[in-house]
Amino acid sequence: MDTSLKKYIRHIPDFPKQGILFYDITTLLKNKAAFKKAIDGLAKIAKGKKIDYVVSVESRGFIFGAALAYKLGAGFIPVRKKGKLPAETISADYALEYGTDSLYMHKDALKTSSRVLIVDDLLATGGTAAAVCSMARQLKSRIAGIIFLIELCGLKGREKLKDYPVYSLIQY
Ligand SMILES: O=P(O)(O)OC[C@H]1O[C@H](OP(=O)(O)OP(=O)(O)O)[C@H](O)[C@@H]1O
Ligand SMILES: Nc1ncnc2[nH]cnc12
Repeated sequence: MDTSLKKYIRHIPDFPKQGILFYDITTLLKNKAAFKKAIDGLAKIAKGKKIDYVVSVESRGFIFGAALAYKLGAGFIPVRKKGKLPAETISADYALEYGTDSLYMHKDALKTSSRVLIVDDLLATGGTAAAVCSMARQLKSRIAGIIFLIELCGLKGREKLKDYPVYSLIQY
């Protein structure tokens, strides 16, 4: 765990709903040394995994996923919310810490047997990442790992993702 990055993450009580403690990464992103350290830390975890594609979820996931794909020399696949992807899609419904929604991926996004790394900013209940895994599996890719900047351990999201290697840089 990289405890030195914790001081850049701001905690906002009761956002977006009463009773949720929100872990705000904007305070980390605006600090050039902290942002670099975060991306370098994630890249170190991913090193040697022979990743063909990084798959990330709109919108905070894109920030880390795109930077990591660039560093790994991998392709980047966006997972988006309803009505955003222009070609034929597959979808998965999911619940997260503060709501429910659906996620979409292009049907031709991943090649069969390609090695995929799923990247997101934060693991809470694991609902979002589990939905991405189910789509990646539908497209017959191989999930080499799931990487998060932040893991909220008390919400046990890891248990929903127990079939895959799960990594996080910062734990609460
Ligand atoms: O583990 P879970 O309980 O599923 O929660 C984690 C997800 O929640 C947040 O996304 P959010 O849906 O708030 O969207 P955003 O990135 O657009 O802010 C976060 O970026 C993760 O994707
Ligand atoms: N507590 C939380 N803080 C920030 N993002 C989240 N996504 C799901 N739960 C969250």
